[in-house]
Amino acid sequence: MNLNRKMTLLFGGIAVGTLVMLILISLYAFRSYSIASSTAHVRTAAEIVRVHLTESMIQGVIDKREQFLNRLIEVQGLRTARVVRSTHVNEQFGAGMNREMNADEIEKLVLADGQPRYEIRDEAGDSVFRGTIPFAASSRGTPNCLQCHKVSEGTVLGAVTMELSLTELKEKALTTVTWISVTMAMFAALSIVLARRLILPVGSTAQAVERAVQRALKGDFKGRVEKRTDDEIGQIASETNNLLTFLDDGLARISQRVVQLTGRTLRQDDNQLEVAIDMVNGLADASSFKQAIEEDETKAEIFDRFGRVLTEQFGVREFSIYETSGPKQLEPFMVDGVQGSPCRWCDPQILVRSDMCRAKRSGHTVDGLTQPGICYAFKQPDDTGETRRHYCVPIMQSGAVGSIVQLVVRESEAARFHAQVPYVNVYVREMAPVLEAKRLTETLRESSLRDAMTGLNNRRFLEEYVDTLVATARRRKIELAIMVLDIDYFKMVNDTYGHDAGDAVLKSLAAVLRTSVRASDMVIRFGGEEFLIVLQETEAENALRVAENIRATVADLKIQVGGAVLQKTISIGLAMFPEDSETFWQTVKFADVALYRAKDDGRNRVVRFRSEMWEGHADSY
Ligand SMILES: Nc1nc2c(ncn2[C@@H]2O[C@H](COP(=O)(O)OP(=O)(O)OP(=O)(O)O)[C@@H](O)[C@H]2O)c(=O)[nH]1
Repeated sequence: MNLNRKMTLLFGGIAVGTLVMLILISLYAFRSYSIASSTAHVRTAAEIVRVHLTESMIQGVIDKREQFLNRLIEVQGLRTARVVRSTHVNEQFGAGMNREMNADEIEKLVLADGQPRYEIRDEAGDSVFRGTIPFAASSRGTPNCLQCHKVSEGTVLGAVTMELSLTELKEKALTTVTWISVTMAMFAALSIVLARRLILPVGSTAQAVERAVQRALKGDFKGRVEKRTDDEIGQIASETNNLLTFLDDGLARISQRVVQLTGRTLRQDDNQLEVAIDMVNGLADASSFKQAIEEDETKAEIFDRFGRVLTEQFGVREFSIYETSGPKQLEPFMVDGVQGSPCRWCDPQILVRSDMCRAKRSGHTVDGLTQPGICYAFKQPDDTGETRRHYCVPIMQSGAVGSIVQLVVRESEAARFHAQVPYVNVYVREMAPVLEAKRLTETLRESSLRDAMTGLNNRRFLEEYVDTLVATARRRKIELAIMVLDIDYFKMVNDTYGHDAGDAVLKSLAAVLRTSVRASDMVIRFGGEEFLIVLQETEAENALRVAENIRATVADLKIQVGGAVLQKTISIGLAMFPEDSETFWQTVKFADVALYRAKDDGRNRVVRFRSEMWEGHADSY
């Protein structure tokens, strides 16, 4: 029920209640007044009758008393009047007129106890007031009762009964009450009309504010409240409008910014506020994600975290992350959340002909959600049941496509997921520079651990890797063979053919070393023209054979330098870990000692470390 209705009902209720009370009080007052005035009237008339009867007795004209009563009726406006006699009077003066002898019930009571009786009764539509007043014998005044009556003081001699019609009085009372009621009703109606006029702006402003708030709750702050008055109600309307304008402008500015950031387009029927909150939340989540991945160490950790976001936040469990691994190659880095899984959602041909991948070829997003069939390379496996749709986003790195994120959803969920796509894009956008930074860091780190000229790992790499190497060897209880080798008379090459020729010799030697050992073995440029080889899981005897093989291969190697062909030999020192020493670096030292022995013994040879080489000579190393 609105305010206007409530006010009308309240005022109406008060008015009707007041009116009813007024009528009741008026009627009661009129009744009391009627009874009081009629009683006084009857008492006065009774006293006149008593005086007249007393005087008539004294003057001996008591027989004329009937005429007197008739005249009294005319003069006093009485309806009836009659006198009844008590037995005392009858006994002294004999029976009176018939009418005076037949007392009714009320008159008998009055004659018996000397108390007056009054009553009001309805008689054929007429309201009649009846009073029966006793005449008690009194010695007061002259003449008085006891002059004729032989009775004692106070004896009831008779009673007079008179009736008055109250109809006229009643009609006047009703007319008066009616006028009062009509006046009151008009006054009340006027009050209600005025109150409604006063309340109307309050009610309609409240309704307008409610409507505007309802629209605001749906994210629409364009509702306005009409200002109807200049008082506090008008003030409420103005302030509400100011607030709505402020919120509308604020929301528009926020929406504009977040729309720019998310790339999400707003629809007319969207709840603008909820969408804005949604977008801000999405951006905040993406920002937290970015902070987290910045602290991740490797690209694998980043993609792993992104995979969890896809699953937990966007409900996408089927997806691929591809990486470019060559000019025309792609490599599936993660498929459906598992790293290293084979390609599942695309034709495997894209792995060797990456241009088949539309996202890789174009460098643009490929929206298979709204355009199914846009990419011929997308295919779903036979075991997946419901048809799938895809959405592929290329991640640009150093101006080219570095990775591709492929999201796969069921056809029935494509529309729902399409609304989420802007947020996925925000994540991808946040991830791209971090991936780029990680790639650069990894490249830098890679280069700091690698010798640029020969492409072999350097001494720093060995220093970083040695703990893992030793721990693995101890755990697997395997032996490591350590060879330190050096080109014989290398200085002569530089001196005779120049530094470039020396470099060429070093590169050729590095290539021979790399191909002479297993992939799991380590070839390191240890410094200058000195190299170090770690053979894993190799006993001393086999290691010696490998070393001898390397020595012989190098000795046979013909290196083309400018117009000349060079042939160089190498010397190799071999020591075994942990056979020769419990510490890795000590074993390296022992291999170095053996190398020196090989040089001393005439070069172009392999020397296995023996403990006596160290004893007594430790100081010279
Ligand atoms: N061209 C070139 N020369 C290098 C490089 N690193 C070290 N050298 C040279 O390698 C030579 C090493 O000479 P030495 O250590 O005296 O020994 P050697 O001439 O090989 O004789 P022995 O080792 O005793 O057989 C020095 O002349 C260094 O300048 C490099 O990267 N390129």
